Amino acid sequence: MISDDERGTDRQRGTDGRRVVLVHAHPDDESITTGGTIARYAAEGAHVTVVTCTLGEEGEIIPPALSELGAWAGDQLGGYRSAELAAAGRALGWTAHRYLGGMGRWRDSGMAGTPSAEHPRAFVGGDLDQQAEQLTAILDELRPQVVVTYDSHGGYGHPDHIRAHEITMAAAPRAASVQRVFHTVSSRRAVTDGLAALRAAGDVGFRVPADDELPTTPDEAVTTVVDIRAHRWRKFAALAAHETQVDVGPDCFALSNGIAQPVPGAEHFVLAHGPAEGAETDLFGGLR
Ligand SMILES: CC(=O)N[C@H]1[C@@H](O[C@@H]2[C@H](O)[C@H](O)[C@@H](O)[C@H](O)[C@H]2O)O[C@H](CO)[C@@H](O)[C@@H]1O
Ligand SMILES: [Zn+2]
Repeated sequence: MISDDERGTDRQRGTDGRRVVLVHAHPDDESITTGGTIARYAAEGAHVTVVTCTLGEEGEIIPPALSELGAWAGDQLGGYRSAELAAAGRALGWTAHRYLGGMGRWRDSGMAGTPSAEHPRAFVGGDLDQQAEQLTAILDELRPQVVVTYDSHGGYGHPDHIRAHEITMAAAPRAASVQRVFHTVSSRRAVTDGLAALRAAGDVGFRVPADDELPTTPDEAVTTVVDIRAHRWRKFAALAAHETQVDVGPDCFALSNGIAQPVPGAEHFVLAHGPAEGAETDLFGGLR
């Protein structure tokens, strides 16, 4: 329920009473998976907050000139990526940003099986309940009706993504304002169609993968399709802001692995908690 008082307070703040919090693991995930949705709801007047759980300290680095920032060298990548994240926020127009536990509290754990998971501040090594309480405090402060995170596999299995899912699913029930929780997913049909278009376009500067190389969700499991076509340009600007992690190509992007990923005109979600009626094309649809 979005009460009149809440709407009134939000109107004073310049937003329309709708409030969403999106919980992501690393700087870049917010733009890659939900950049269009962030841009759309922010442009429409909703209060949009992104929570980022780590600074992405263990990331690879695409531009050779920046390689000495890496964890294996100067170990300055986290700070640099926080600036990339701020630039992405300006491109998408979100209302607010929070780092879980404060900036630098939790460190990027690295890909599964890497030693960086043993770092004393590694996100996956932290106390899950403490991290969930940190997120609950943010939710109690911001009072969103809607929360977004990854599915139980973290989208593609990254340990930090899985932990972000776990703490969000633990925190959301503790926050009285939350009516819906969604998982961001990649639509199998949208990815397949996007890859076919990239193959037809010829050389896009990256390797175009086979359909089954990218993690996707069967479309019969998708509950919510958010049209982001009018805001897709903002998503590309935000992706470009994450220059250490993302290369933007013609109608696509690639991470440091050089594998082309399409950018569909919609972003897709699975409703994990809350009323389904009205949620088909709008995260807030049907909520009073
Ligand atoms: C999108 C995402 O979650 N990126 C993570 C990921 O980065 C990938 C990782 O370095 C992998 O080895 C590369 O092949 C791939 O191209 C990268 O996107 O893991 C990083 C380390 O935890 C993390 O910093 C990055 O944000
Ligand atoms: Zn990530």
